[in-house]
Amino acid sequence: MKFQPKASHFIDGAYVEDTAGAPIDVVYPATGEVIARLHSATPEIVERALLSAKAAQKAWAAMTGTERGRILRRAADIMRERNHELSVIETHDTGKPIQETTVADATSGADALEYFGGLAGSLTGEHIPLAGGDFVYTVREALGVCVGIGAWNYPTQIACWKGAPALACGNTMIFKPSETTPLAALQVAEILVEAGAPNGVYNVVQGYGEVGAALVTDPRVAKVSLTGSVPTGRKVYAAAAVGMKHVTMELGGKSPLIVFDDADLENAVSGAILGNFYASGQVCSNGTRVFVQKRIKAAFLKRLSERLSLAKIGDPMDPEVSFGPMVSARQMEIVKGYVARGIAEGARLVCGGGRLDRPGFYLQPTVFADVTDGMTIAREEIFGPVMAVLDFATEAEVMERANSTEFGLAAGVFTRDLTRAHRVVKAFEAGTCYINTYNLAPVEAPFGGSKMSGVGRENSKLAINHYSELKTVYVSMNDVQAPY
Ligand SMILES: NC(=O)c1ccc[n+]([C@@H]2O[C@H](COP(=O)([O-])OP(=O)(O)OC[C@H]3O[C@@H](n4cnc5c(N)ncnc54)[C@H](O)[C@@H]3O)[C@@H](O)[C@H]2O)c1
Ligand SMILES: C[N+](C)(C)CCCC=O
Repeated sequence: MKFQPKASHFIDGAYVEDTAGAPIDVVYPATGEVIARLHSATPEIVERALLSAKAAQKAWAAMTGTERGRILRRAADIMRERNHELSVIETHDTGKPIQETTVADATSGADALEYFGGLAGSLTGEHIPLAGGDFVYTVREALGVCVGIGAWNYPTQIACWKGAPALACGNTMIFKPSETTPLAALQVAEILVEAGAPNGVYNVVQGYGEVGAALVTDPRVAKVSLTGSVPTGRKVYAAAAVGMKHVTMELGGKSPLIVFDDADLENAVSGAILGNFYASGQVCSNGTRVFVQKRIKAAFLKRLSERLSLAKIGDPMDPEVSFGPMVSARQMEIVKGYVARGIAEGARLVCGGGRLDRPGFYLQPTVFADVTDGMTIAREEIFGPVMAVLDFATEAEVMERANSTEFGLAAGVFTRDLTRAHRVVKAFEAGTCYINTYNLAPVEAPFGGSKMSGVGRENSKLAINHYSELKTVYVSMNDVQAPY
């Protein structure tokens, strides 16, 4: 098979196989063809990964941050050199167009490795002076073995966004990719070893939910970082709480994107396209509830339809193609179900709505207008190329409606009135906000959600706090005063 890796798992610096594990077929979403067959980790494989990660951790943490950082930065360089090869794998794993994967996946992973590699040498505690010459100093320490669990929409990026800060702080990692897209993380593990990471520092085990659950509940694991849906997040967070483990939860969303009538229309349409149709709409932070002020609604919908007609849908390996298939037949069926609900509940289908008559899991970019807040397509995360356009009249009204959701991942506003933009952003109940753009996630900026969309942040200096803890050391410079 065309993309068959050497083996399913990567443990202790080498590929490892155990065909006793349940099969995982990797399907190329553009054709439905099986391109690799892997196996879910057996309990023996999980145990090997845990033993290896545990054994490697102390020595890895004992290296200087500068030494660890050098390895991460070398890995970043290798990823950039191999960007094309890695992008081809990402496209076959996910179905995302090569035009997208070339600029958004291995490159984003390399950014994380480079950024956290750069920070690794400067991780410190602090000195706190106290009365009488006493003082406290704090020591920043690694947590131990960290588990990363990935979703299927950004397999390379997620493997690096979790691995890079974990390793920079002196932790080791066991990463379990989504069973839908298991290929990319193996490349990340190989590259880290090539860059000089000692065996056992970054391991990959494949598997379904139960493999993730076995890792989360193991007492040797100090931290769990999940990217996935809210229902999975609830389970993983609860299981981690039993062992009082650290967690990062990057979960789903139903984010609002508000377009005021003074907005630059062309930019607002571009933002709405980026926030709904990139990766065929399979992006956690997508602004899928697009609130458009009534006066410009007709113009917005007209221009949006014109622009969507320019999308080039087709073979994701064609560099001209800008819109590819959904990741799986299952996800396509889920999204088709939402389209049918939208129609049944009275939303107006402006464009799209159908499956393309070709092999693979292709749905048209779909826009609904006249959507109201109670409709299913305005309340639930669809995770596909379906935009819901809702009308609004006033700022006060739209803010109330925008925040009226259990989710709080992202939110955006388009307006030329910057005073209003900052007022709106202050009122948003969301972790990641945008003014006059959408869905950018540079490594220097914290990324993550509020409310049901998550706990903690990825990227930026803040991620260091989520992968390390401080030891407090009180130093007395005086005699000890005891009462008797
Ligand atoms: N906030 C973010 O950064 C972000 C990024 C990408 C995707 N997502 C979200 O991910 C979802 C789509 O991805 P998905 O369908 O792969 O999500 P999912 O929740 O079905 O699965 C996510 C991962 O969790 C594993 N898993 C399932 N049950 C588990 C359990 N009991 N214990 C441990 N692990 C378990 C799966 O095998 C998979 O690797 C969407 O809701 C999307 O919004 C969020
Ligand atoms: C970089 N993006 C496009 C904001 C995606 C982050 C991960 C969400 O699915």
